Amino acid sequence: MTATARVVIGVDSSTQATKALAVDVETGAVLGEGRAPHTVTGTGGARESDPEQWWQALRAALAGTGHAGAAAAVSVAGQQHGLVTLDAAGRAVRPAMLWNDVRSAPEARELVARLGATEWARRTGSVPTAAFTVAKWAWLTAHEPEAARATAAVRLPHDYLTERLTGEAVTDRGDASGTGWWTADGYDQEILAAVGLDPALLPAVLPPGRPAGTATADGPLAPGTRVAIGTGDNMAAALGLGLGAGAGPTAGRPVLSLGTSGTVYAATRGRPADPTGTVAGFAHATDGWLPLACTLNCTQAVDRIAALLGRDRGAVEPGGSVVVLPFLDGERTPNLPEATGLLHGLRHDTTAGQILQAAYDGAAHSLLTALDDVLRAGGEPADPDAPILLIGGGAQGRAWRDTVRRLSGRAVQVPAGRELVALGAAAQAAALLTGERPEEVARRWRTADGPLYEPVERDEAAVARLADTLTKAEPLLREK
Ligand SMILES: Nc1ncnc2c1ncn2[C@@H]1O[C@H](COP(=O)(O)OP(=O)(O)O)[C@@H](O)[C@H]1O
Ligand SMILES: O=C(CO)[C@@H](O)[C@H](O)COP(=O)(O)O
Repeated sequence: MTATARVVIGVDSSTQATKALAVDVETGAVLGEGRAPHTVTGTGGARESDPEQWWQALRAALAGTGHAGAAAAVSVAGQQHGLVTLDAAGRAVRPAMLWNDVRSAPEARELVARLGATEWARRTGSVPTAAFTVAKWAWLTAHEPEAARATAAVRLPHDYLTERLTGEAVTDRGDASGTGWWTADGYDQEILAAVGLDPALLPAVLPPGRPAGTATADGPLAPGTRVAIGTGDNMAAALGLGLGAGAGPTAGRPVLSLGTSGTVYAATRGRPADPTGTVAGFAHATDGWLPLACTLNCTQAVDRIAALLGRDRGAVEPGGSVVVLPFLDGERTPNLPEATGLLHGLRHDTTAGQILQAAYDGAAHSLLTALDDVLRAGGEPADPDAPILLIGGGAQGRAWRDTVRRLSGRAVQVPAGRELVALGAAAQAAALLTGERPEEVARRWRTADGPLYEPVERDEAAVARLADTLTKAEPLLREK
Protein backbone atom coordinates (compact mmCIF):
# COMPACT_ATOMS: atom_id res chain seq x y z
CA MET A 1 0.00 0.00 0.00
CA THR A 2 1.34 3.49 -0.81
CA ALA A 3 1.54 6.23 1.80
CA THR A 4 -1.65 7.91 0.53
CA ALA A 5 -3.48 4.55 0.34
CA ARG A 6 -3.37 4.38 4.12
CA VAL A 7 -6.18 6.86 4.78
CA VAL A 8 -9.91 6.49 4.11
CA ILE A 9 -12.79 8.76 5.05
CA GLY A 10 -16.14 7.59 6.41
CA VAL A 11 -19.09 9.97 6.52
CA ASP A 12 -22.26 10.00 8.63
CA SER A 13 -24.84 12.38 7.15
CA SER A 14 -27.38 12.14 9.97
CA THR A 15 -30.44 14.18 10.87
CA GLN A 16 -28.69 16.87 12.87
CA ALA A 17 -25.20 16.99 11.33
CA THR A 18 -22.62 15.59 8.94
CA LYS A 19 -19.66 13.94 10.66
CA ALA A 20 -16.58 12.73 8.77
CA LEU A 21 -13.68 10.66 10.10
CA ALA A 22 -10.33 10.15 8.39
CA VAL A 23 -9.14 6.70 9.44
CA ASP A 24 -5.87 4.79 9.11
CA VAL A 25 -6.67 1.66 7.08
CA GLU A 26 -4.27 -0.57 8.97
CA THR A 27 -4.93 0.40 12.58
CA GLY A 28 -8.33 2.10 12.56
CA ALA A 29 -6.82 5.14 14.30
CA VAL A 30 -8.83 8.31 13.71
CA LEU A 31 -6.50 10.82 12.07
CA GLY A 32 -8.88 13.71 11.55
CA GLU A 33 -12.47 14.68 12.18
CA GLY A 34 -14.85 17.13 10.50
CA ARG A 35 -18.36 18.17 11.41
CA ALA A 36 -21.02 20.54 10.06
CA PRO A 37 -24.59 21.03 11.31
CA HIS A 38 -27.86 20.63 9.36
CA THR A 39 -31.05 22.61 9.69
CA VAL A 40 -34.31 20.69 10.11
CA THR A 41 -37.46 22.72 9.57
CA GLY A 42 -41.12 21.97 10.11
CA THR A 43 -43.75 22.17 12.79
CA GLY A 44 -46.42 19.66 13.76
CA GLY A 45 -45.69 16.47 11.88
CA ALA A 46 -43.43 18.00 9.20
CA ARG A 47 -39.63 17.52 9.17
CA GLU A 48 -37.63 18.67 6.15
CA SER A 49 -34.05 19.54 5.19
CA ASP A 50 -32.54 21.04 2.04
CA PRO A 51 -30.35 18.41 0.29
CA GLU A 52 -28.10 21.20 -1.02
CA GLN A 53 -27.30 21.96 2.64
CA TRP A 54 -26.25 18.32 3.18
CA TRP A 55 -23.89 18.67 0.22
CA GLN A 56 -22.35 21.86 1.63
CA ALA A 57 -22.09 20.18 5.06
CA LEU A 58 -20.40 17.17 3.42
CA ARG A 59 -17.84 19.44 1.75
CA ALA A 60 -17.16 21.22 5.05
CA ALA A 61 -16.91 17.98 7.06
CA LEU A 62 -14.57 16.39 4.48
CA ALA A 63 -12.37 19.48 4.56
CA GLY A 64 -12.45 19.38 8.37
CA THR A 65 -10.76 15.96 8.42
CA GLY A 66 -7.65 17.50 6.86
CA HIS A 67 -7.38 14.48 4.53
CA ALA A 68 -9.96 15.16 1.79
CA GLY A 69 -7.34 15.56 -0.91
CA ALA A 70 -5.26 12.54 0.12
CA ALA A 71 -7.79 9.85 1.06
CA ALA A 72 -7.60 6.70 -1.04
CA ALA A 73 -11.29 5.89 -0.67
CA VAL A 74 -14.42 7.47 0.81
CA SER A 75 -17.88 6.19 1.72
CA VAL A 76 -21.05 8.04 2.73
CA ALA A 77 -23.68 6.65 5.11
CA GLY A 78 -26.84 8.64 5.75
CA GLN A 79 -30.10 8.90 7.65
CA GLN A 80 -32.52 6.35 6.20
CA HIS A 81 -35.81 6.74 4.31
CA GLY A 82 -35.66 10.47 3.38
CA LEU A 83 -37.38 11.35 0.09
CA VAL A 84 -35.05 13.40 -2.11
CA THR A 85 -36.73 14.59 -5.31
CA LEU A 86 -34.55 16.05 -8.07
CA ASP A 87 -35.41 17.78 -11.34
CA ALA A 88 -33.80 17.00 -14.69
CA ALA A 89 -30.85 19.27 -13.81
CA GLY A 90 -30.25 17.39 -10.53
CA ARG A 91 -31.60 20.24 -8.36
CA ALA A 92 -33.97 19.53 -5.47
CA VAL A 93 -37.59 20.04 -6.53
CA ARG A 94 -38.48 20.72 -2.87
CA PRO A 95 -36.81 20.07 0.52
CA ALA A 96 -36.32 16.40 1.41
CA MET A 97 -39.03 14.85 3.60
CA LEU A 98 -37.15 13.17 6.46
CA TRP A 99 -37.62 9.78 8.16
CA ASN A 100 -39.33 11.48 11.13
CA ASP A 101 -41.85 13.45 9.05
CA VAL A 102 -45.17 11.87 10.05
CA ARG A 103 -47.46 13.76 7.65
CA SER A 104 -47.38 10.59 5.55
CA ALA A 105 -49.10 8.49 8.27
CA PRO A 106 -52.51 8.41 6.47
CA GLU A 107 -50.81 7.35 3.22
CA ALA A 108 -48.95 4.58 5.10
CA ARG A 109 -52.24 3.32 6.55
CA GLU A 110 -53.85 3.38 3.11
CA LEU A 111 -50.95 1.49 1.52
CA VAL A 112 -51.11 -1.19 4.23
CA ALA A 113 -54.87 -1.51 3.76
CA ARG A 114 -54.46 -1.92 -0.02
CA LEU A 115 -51.93 -4.76 -0.01
CA GLY A 116 -52.39 -6.16 3.50
CA ALA A 117 -49.77 -6.14 6.26
CA THR A 118 -48.77 -9.78 5.75
CA GLU A 119 -48.19 -9.28 2.03
CA TRP A 120 -46.10 -6.12 2.62
CA ALA A 121 -43.96 -8.02 5.13
CA ARG A 122 -43.61 -11.03 2.80
CA ARG A 123 -42.52 -8.91 -0.17
CA THR A 124 -40.48 -6.10 1.31
CA GLY A 125 -39.69 -7.46 4.78
CA SER A 126 -41.55 -4.53 6.39
CA VAL A 127 -45.01 -3.12 6.91
CA PRO A 128 -44.60 0.54 5.92
CA THR A 129 -45.12 3.24 8.50
CA ALA A 130 -45.00 7.00 7.88
CA ALA A 131 -41.18 6.75 7.91
CA PHE A 132 -40.88 4.68 4.75
CA THR A 133 -40.04 6.43 1.49
CA VAL A 134 -43.01 4.81 -0.26
CA ALA A 135 -45.44 6.56 2.13
CA LYS A 136 -43.66 9.90 1.59
CA TRP A 137 -43.85 9.56 -2.19
CA ALA A 138 -47.58 8.72 -1.85
CA TRP A 139 -48.00 11.87 0.29
CA LEU A 140 -46.19 13.98 -2.32
CA THR A 141 -48.32 12.75 -5.22
CA ALA A 142 -51.49 13.46 -3.20
CA HIS A 143 -50.54 16.85 -1.71
CA GLU A 144 -48.03 18.35 -4.14
CA PRO A 145 -48.75 16.72 -7.53
CA GLU A 146 -46.80 19.45 -9.39
CA ALA A 147 -43.68 18.60 -7.38
CA ALA A 148 -44.16 14.89 -8.09
CA ARG A 149 -44.59 15.64 -11.83
CA ALA A 150 -41.42 17.78 -11.87
CA THR A 151 -39.40 14.94 -10.30
CA ALA A 152 -36.87 13.34 -12.67
CA ALA A 153 -34.97 11.37 -10.02
CA VAL A 154 -35.80 9.98 -6.56
CA ARG A 155 -32.92 9.44 -4.15
CA LEU A 156 -32.21 8.61 -0.52
CA PRO A 157 -29.94 10.97 1.44
CA HIS A 158 -26.81 8.78 1.19
CA ASP A 159 -27.16 7.97 -2.52
CA TYR A 160 -27.91 11.63 -3.32
CA LEU A 161 -24.55 12.54 -1.76
CA THR A 162 -22.71 9.62 -3.38
CA GLU A 163 -24.03 10.79 -6.74
CA ARG A 164 -22.85 14.35 -6.06
CA LEU A 165 -19.36 12.93 -5.45
CA THR A 166 -19.24 10.50 -8.39
CA GLY A 167 -21.98 11.37 -10.88
CA GLU A 168 -23.27 7.78 -10.53
CA ALA A 169 -26.95 7.04 -9.77
CA VAL A 170 -26.41 4.02 -7.52
CA THR A 171 -27.45 2.75 -4.10
CA ASP A 172 -27.05 -0.31 -1.86
CA ARG A 173 -29.32 -3.05 -0.53
CA GLY A 174 -29.23 -1.76 3.06
CA ASP A 175 -30.66 1.69 2.40
CA ALA A 176 -32.89 0.42 -0.44
CA SER A 177 -34.55 -1.91 2.07
CA GLY A 178 -35.98 1.12 3.90
CA THR A 179 -37.87 2.45 0.91
CA GLY A 180 -40.82 0.05 0.90
CA TRP A 181 -40.37 -0.65 -2.83
CA TRP A 182 -37.34 -2.97 -2.64
CA THR A 183 -37.48 -6.74 -2.29
CA ALA A 184 -34.56 -9.17 -2.05
CA ASP A 185 -34.94 -9.58 -5.84
CA GLY A 186 -34.84 -5.87 -6.70
CA TYR A 187 -37.46 -3.15 -7.07
CA ASP A 188 -41.08 -4.29 -6.75
CA GLN A 189 -42.66 -3.12 -10.00
CA GLU A 190 -46.21 -3.64 -8.76
CA ILE A 191 -45.69 -1.47 -5.68
CA LEU A 192 -44.00 1.21 -7.79
CA ALA A 193 -46.92 1.15 -10.25
CA ALA A 194 -49.40 1.37 -7.37
CA VAL A 195 -47.79 4.62 -6.14
CA GLY A 196 -47.19 5.97 -9.66
CA LEU A 197 -43.40 5.99 -9.48
CA ASP A 198 -41.47 5.26 -12.70
CA PRO A 199 -38.63 2.80 -11.83
CA ALA A 200 -36.39 4.73 -14.25
CA LEU A 201 -36.30 7.52 -11.63
CA LEU A 202 -34.55 5.25 -9.10
CA PRO A 203 -30.84 4.50 -8.66
CA ALA A 204 -29.43 1.07 -9.53
CA VAL A 205 -28.95 -1.19 -6.50
CA LEU A 206 -25.35 -2.43 -6.74
CA PRO A 207 -24.22 -5.75 -5.26
CA PRO A 208 -22.34 -5.45 -1.94
CA GLY A 209 -18.66 -4.65 -2.34
CA ARG A 210 -19.04 -3.07 -5.78
CA PRO A 211 -17.73 0.55 -5.72
CA ALA A 212 -20.08 3.41 -6.59
CA GLY A 213 -17.41 4.96 -8.80
CA THR A 214 -14.67 7.54 -8.52
CA ALA A 215 -14.72 11.18 -7.46
CA THR A 216 -15.37 13.71 -10.22
CA ALA A 217 -12.92 16.52 -10.94
CA ASP A 218 -15.21 19.33 -9.72
CA GLY A 219 -15.84 17.98 -6.20
CA PRO A 220 -14.19 18.14 -2.76
CA LEU A 221 -12.06 14.98 -3.26
CA ALA A 222 -9.03 14.38 -5.46
CA PRO A 223 -10.34 13.32 -8.87
CA GLY A 224 -10.28 9.55 -9.19
CA THR A 225 -10.62 8.89 -5.43
CA ARG A 226 -12.52 5.63 -5.02
CA VAL A 227 -16.01 6.01 -3.58
CA ALA A 228 -17.71 3.01 -1.94
CA ILE A 229 -21.42 2.38 -2.29
CA GLY A 230 -22.32 3.68 1.20
CA THR A 231 -25.49 2.65 3.05
CA GLY A 232 -28.11 3.72 5.59
CA ASP A 233 -26.84 4.95 8.94
CA ASN A 234 -28.03 1.98 10.99
CA MET A 235 -26.50 -0.47 8.50
CA ALA A 236 -23.24 1.48 8.66
CA ALA A 237 -23.22 1.38 12.47
CA ALA A 238 -23.66 -2.41 12.31
CA LEU A 239 -20.62 -2.57 10.00
CA GLY A 240 -18.76 -0.19 12.30
CA LEU A 241 -19.38 -2.56 15.21
CA GLY A 242 -18.06 -5.48 13.17
CA LEU A 243 -21.47 -7.16 13.13
CA GLY A 244 -22.12 -9.53 10.27
CA ALA A 245 -24.96 -11.86 9.52
CA GLY A 246 -22.68 -14.56 8.13
CA ALA A 247 -21.44 -17.46 10.19
CA GLY A 248 -19.68 -16.23 13.31
CA PRO A 249 -20.29 -15.00 16.79
CA THR A 250 -21.70 -11.57 15.91
CA ALA A 251 -25.10 -12.61 14.49
CA GLY A 252 -27.81 -11.82 17.02
CA ARG A 253 -25.73 -9.43 19.15
CA PRO A 254 -28.21 -6.75 20.22
CA VAL A 255 -27.47 -3.08 19.53
CA LEU A 256 -29.32 -0.14 21.07
CA SER A 257 -28.63 3.23 19.47
CA LEU A 258 -29.58 6.40 21.33
CA GLY A 259 -29.47 9.32 18.91
CA THR A 260 -31.99 11.60 17.26
CA SER A 261 -33.81 8.34 16.58
CA GLY A 262 -33.71 5.44 18.99
CA THR A 263 -33.05 2.11 17.30
CA VAL A 264 -32.67 -1.48 18.41
CA TYR A 265 -31.38 -4.09 15.98
CA ALA A 266 -29.19 -7.12 15.30
CA ALA A 267 -27.48 -8.67 12.30
CA THR A 268 -29.36 -11.90 11.56
CA ARG A 269 -29.22 -14.81 9.16
CA GLY A 270 -32.99 -15.12 8.83
CA ARG A 271 -34.96 -12.66 6.72
CA PRO A 272 -37.47 -10.82 8.91
CA ALA A 273 -41.11 -10.45 7.87
CA ASP A 274 -43.00 -9.13 10.90
CA PRO A 275 -46.67 -8.59 9.94
CA THR A 276 -47.30 -6.56 13.13
CA GLY A 277 -44.99 -3.88 11.72
CA THR A 278 -43.01 -3.42 14.95
CA VAL A 279 -39.85 -4.77 13.32
CA ALA A 280 -38.64 -3.39 10.01
CA GLY A 281 -37.00 -6.11 7.91
CA PHE A 282 -33.99 -4.16 6.71
CA ALA A 283 -31.11 -5.69 4.79
CA HIS A 284 -27.60 -5.82 6.22
CA ALA A 285 -25.19 -3.93 3.94
CA THR A 286 -23.05 -6.99 3.14
CA ASP A 287 -25.43 -9.92 3.34
CA GLY A 288 -28.11 -11.27 5.62
CA TRP A 289 -30.54 -8.99 7.42
CA LEU A 290 -30.87 -6.23 9.97
CA PRO A 291 -34.26 -6.42 11.72
CA LEU A 292 -34.73 -3.09 13.48
CA ALA A 293 -37.26 -1.20 15.56
CA CYS A 294 -37.06 2.60 15.62
CA THR A 295 -38.49 5.32 17.84
CA LEU A 296 -38.95 8.95 16.88
CA ASN A 297 -38.54 10.25 20.42
CA CYS A 298 -35.18 9.51 21.96
CA THR A 299 -32.37 11.83 23.09
CA GLN A 300 -33.95 15.01 21.73
CA ALA A 301 -37.32 14.33 23.41
CA VAL A 302 -35.62 13.68 26.77
CA ASP A 303 -33.42 16.77 26.36
CA ARG A 304 -36.56 18.81 25.59
CA ILE A 305 -38.27 17.58 28.77
CA ALA A 306 -35.10 18.36 30.78
CA ALA A 307 -35.18 21.89 29.33
CA LEU A 308 -38.87 22.30 30.19
CA LEU A 309 -38.07 21.23 33.76
CA GLY A 310 -35.08 23.59 33.84
CA ARG A 311 -32.67 20.74 34.68
CA ASP A 312 -29.41 19.42 33.26
CA ARG A 313 -30.03 16.29 31.18
CA GLY A 314 -28.26 14.12 33.76
CA ALA A 315 -30.11 15.51 36.81
CA VAL A 316 -32.44 12.55 37.39
CA GLU A 317 -33.78 11.37 40.74
CA PRO A 318 -34.99 7.87 41.71
CA GLY A 319 -38.34 6.96 43.25
CA GLY A 320 -41.95 7.97 42.80
CA SER A 321 -44.43 6.42 40.41
CA VAL A 322 -44.85 9.03 37.72
CA VAL A 323 -44.97 7.79 34.11
CA VAL A 324 -43.92 9.82 31.05
CA LEU A 325 -44.66 8.66 27.51
CA PRO A 326 -42.41 11.18 25.70
CA PHE A 327 -44.12 10.91 22.31
CA LEU A 328 -43.59 14.61 21.54
CA ASP A 329 -43.27 14.18 17.78
CA GLY A 330 -45.77 11.37 17.28
CA GLU A 331 -44.33 7.86 17.64
CA ARG A 332 -43.31 5.00 15.38
CA THR A 333 -42.71 2.26 18.02
CA PRO A 334 -45.41 1.83 19.16
CA ASN A 335 -46.99 2.99 15.90
CA LEU A 336 -48.84 6.09 17.13
CA PRO A 337 -47.88 8.75 14.57
CA GLU A 338 -50.41 11.30 15.80
CA ALA A 339 -49.60 10.87 19.52
CA THR A 340 -48.38 13.66 21.79
CA GLY A 341 -46.50 13.37 25.09
CA LEU A 342 -48.28 12.09 28.19
CA LEU A 343 -47.57 12.57 31.90
CA HIS A 344 -49.45 10.30 34.31
CA GLY A 345 -49.34 9.61 38.04
CA LEU A 346 -48.22 13.05 39.21
CA ARG A 347 -48.34 13.42 43.04
CA HIS A 348 -47.76 16.30 45.43
CA ASP A 349 -44.39 14.86 46.36
CA THR A 350 -43.21 14.06 42.79
CA THR A 351 -39.91 15.83 42.09
CA ALA A 352 -38.72 17.35 38.82
CA GLY A 353 -35.83 14.86 38.82
CA GLN A 354 -38.30 11.96 39.01
CA ILE A 355 -40.26 13.34 36.07
CA LEU A 356 -37.01 13.56 34.08
CA GLN A 357 -36.11 9.97 35.03
CA ALA A 358 -39.58 8.89 33.91
CA ALA A 359 -38.93 10.51 30.51
CA TYR A 360 -35.76 8.41 30.11
CA ASP A 361 -37.75 5.35 31.18
CA GLY A 362 -40.53 6.04 28.68
CA ALA A 363 -38.06 6.49 25.80
CA ALA A 364 -35.98 3.40 26.68
CA HIS A 365 -39.00 1.17 27.37
CA SER A 366 -40.31 1.31 23.78
CA LEU A 367 -36.92 0.16 22.47
CA LEU A 368 -36.32 -2.56 25.06
CA THR A 369 -39.80 -3.97 24.54
CA ALA A 370 -38.98 -4.41 20.85
CA LEU A 371 -35.63 -6.13 21.44
CA ASP A 372 -36.98 -9.69 21.67
CA ASP A 373 -39.22 -9.02 18.65
CA VAL A 374 -36.13 -8.02 16.65
CA LEU A 375 -34.28 -11.25 17.44
CA ARG A 376 -37.39 -13.37 16.88
CA ALA A 377 -37.99 -11.72 13.50
CA GLY A 378 -34.45 -12.58 12.40
CA GLY A 379 -34.64 -16.13 13.77
CA GLU A 380 -31.80 -15.61 16.25
CA PRO A 381 -32.05 -16.99 19.80
CA ALA A 382 -32.49 -14.34 22.50
CA ASP A 383 -29.63 -14.57 24.98
CA PRO A 384 -30.63 -12.58 28.10
CA ASP A 385 -27.03 -12.61 29.30
CA ALA A 386 -25.57 -11.03 26.16
CA PRO A 387 -24.57 -7.42 26.87
CA ILE A 388 -26.40 -4.78 24.87
CA LEU A 389 -24.04 -2.75 22.67
CA LEU A 390 -25.02 0.83 23.49
CA ILE A 391 -24.15 3.46 20.88
CA GLY A 392 -25.18 6.94 19.70
CA GLY A 393 -24.75 10.24 21.54
CA GLY A 394 -26.94 9.08 24.44
CA ALA A 395 -24.57 6.20 25.27
CA GLN A 396 -22.18 8.85 26.60
CA GLY A 397 -24.71 9.86 29.27
CA ARG A 398 -24.76 8.04 32.60
CA ALA A 399 -28.53 8.53 33.00
CA TRP A 400 -29.13 6.70 29.69
CA ARG A 401 -26.76 3.85 30.58
CA ASP A 402 -28.32 3.39 34.02
CA THR A 403 -31.86 3.53 32.62
CA VAL A 404 -31.14 0.84 30.02
CA ARG A 405 -29.57 -1.43 32.64
CA ARG A 406 -32.39 -0.89 35.15
CA LEU A 407 -35.21 -1.53 32.67
CA SER A 408 -33.54 -4.47 30.92
CA GLY A 409 -31.67 -6.17 33.77
CA ARG A 410 -28.79 -6.64 31.31
CA ALA A 411 -25.18 -5.54 31.06
CA VAL A 412 -24.37 -2.81 28.56
CA GLN A 413 -21.15 -2.35 26.66
CA VAL A 414 -20.26 1.11 25.35
CA PRO A 415 -17.80 0.93 22.42
CA ALA A 416 -14.91 3.35 22.72
CA GLY A 417 -15.36 4.44 19.09
CA ARG A 418 -17.86 7.28 19.32
CA GLU A 419 -18.93 7.71 15.70
CA LEU A 420 -19.87 4.16 14.74
CA VAL A 421 -21.78 5.19 11.61
CA ALA A 422 -18.82 7.11 10.20
CA LEU A 423 -16.48 4.27 11.27
CA GLY A 424 -18.68 1.77 9.45
CA ALA A 425 -18.58 3.90 6.32
CA ALA A 426 -14.79 4.15 6.71
CA ALA A 427 -14.65 0.34 6.97
CA GLN A 428 -16.64 0.13 3.70
CA ALA A 429 -14.13 2.46 2.05
CA ALA A 430 -11.17 0.48 3.46
CA ALA A 431 -12.71 -2.79 2.24
CA LEU A 432 -12.49 -1.46 -1.33
CA LEU A 433 -8.72 -1.23 -0.89
CA THR A 434 -8.02 -4.41 1.05
CA GLY A 435 -10.57 -6.85 -0.36
CA GLU A 436 -11.88 -7.69 3.13
CA ARG A 437 -15.53 -7.49 4.16
CA PRO A 438 -16.28 -4.15 5.87
CA GLU A 439 -17.30 -5.86 9.11
CA GLU A 440 -14.00 -7.76 9.11
CA VAL A 441 -12.15 -4.46 8.75
CA ALA A 442 -14.05 -3.05 11.77
CA ARG A 443 -13.31 -6.17 13.84
CA ARG A 444 -9.64 -5.77 13.03
CA TRP A 445 -9.90 -2.14 14.16
CA ARG A 446 -11.51 -3.38 17.44
CA THR A 447 -14.18 -0.70 17.21
CA ALA A 448 -16.64 -2.49 19.53
CA ASP A 449 -14.21 -2.68 22.45
CA GLY A 450 -15.17 -0.50 25.39
CA PRO A 451 -16.21 -0.52 29.02
CA LEU A 452 -18.73 -3.09 30.22
CA TYR A 453 -21.33 -1.93 32.75
CA GLU A 454 -22.56 -4.85 34.86
CA PRO A 455 -26.27 -5.73 34.98
CA VAL A 456 -28.53 -4.52 37.79
CA GLU A 457 -31.82 -6.01 38.94
CA ARG A 458 -34.63 -5.28 36.49
CA ASP A 459 -37.07 -2.68 37.81
CA GLU A 460 -40.21 -4.76 37.26
CA ALA A 461 -42.47 -2.18 38.93
CA ALA A 462 -41.41 0.58 36.54
CA VAL A 463 -41.76 -1.70 33.50
CA ALA A 464 -45.26 -2.78 34.61
CA ARG A 465 -46.33 0.85 35.23
CA LEU A 466 -45.18 1.86 31.76
CA ALA A 467 -46.87 -1.10 30.05
CA ASP A 468 -50.11 -0.51 31.94
CA THR A 469 -50.19 3.22 31.21
CA LEU A 470 -49.50 2.61 27.54
CA THR A 471 -52.34 0.09 27.24
CA LYS A 472 -54.83 2.32 29.02
CA ALA A 473 -53.79 5.53 27.24
CA GLU A 474 -53.67 4.05 23.74
CA PRO A 475 -57.12 5.25 22.60
CA LEU A 476 -56.15 8.80 23.65
CA LEU A 477 -52.79 8.57 21.91
CA ARG A 478 -54.48 7.43 18.70
CA GLU A 479 -56.71 10.53 18.55
CA LYS A 480 -55.88 12.96 15.74
N1 LIG B 1 -23.05 13.11 27.30
C1 LIG B 1 -24.28 12.94 26.82
N2 LIG B 1 -25.29 12.52 27.62
C2 LIG B 1 -26.52 12.31 27.16
N3 LIG B 1 -26.89 12.56 25.89
C3 LIG B 1 -25.96 13.00 25.05
C4 LIG B 1 -24.61 13.20 25.45
N4 LIG B 1 -23.93 13.65 24.38
C5 LIG B 1 -24.81 13.71 23.36
N5 LIG B 1 -26.03 13.33 23.76
C6 LIG B 1 -27.26 13.25 22.98
O1 LIG B 1 -26.94 12.65 21.75
C7 LIG B 1 -27.75 13.23 20.72
C8 LIG B 1 -27.00 13.14 19.41
O2 LIG B 1 -26.73 11.79 19.17
P1 LIG B 1 -26.14 11.31 17.78
O3 LIG B 1 -26.06 9.82 17.86
O4 LIG B 1 -24.89 12.07 17.48
O5 LIG B 1 -27.30 11.83 16.82
P2 LIG B 1 -27.73 11.42 15.36
O6 LIG B 1 -28.73 10.32 15.57
O7 LIG B 1 -28.38 12.63 14.79
O8 LIG B 1 -26.49 10.96 14.66
C9 LIG B 1 -28.03 14.64 21.14
O9 LIG B 1 -29.37 14.95 20.77
C10 LIG B 1 -27.86 14.61 22.66
O10 LIG B 1 -29.13 14.64 23.27
O1 LIG C 1 -35.59 5.96 10.47
C1 LIG C 1 -34.61 5.45 11.00
C2 LIG C 1 -34.39 3.99 11.00
O2 LIG C 1 -35.42 3.27 10.38
C3 LIG C 1 -33.62 6.35 11.68
O3 LIG C 1 -32.73 5.63 12.48
C4 LIG C 1 -32.92 7.23 10.67
O4 LIG C 1 -32.00 6.44 9.94
C5 LIG C 1 -32.32 8.48 11.30
O5 LIG C 1 -31.15 8.28 11.99
P1 LIG C 1 -30.39 9.32 12.95
O6 LIG C 1 -30.27 10.62 12.27
O7 LIG C 1 -31.09 9.34 14.26
O8 LIG C 1 -29.04 8.67 13.12
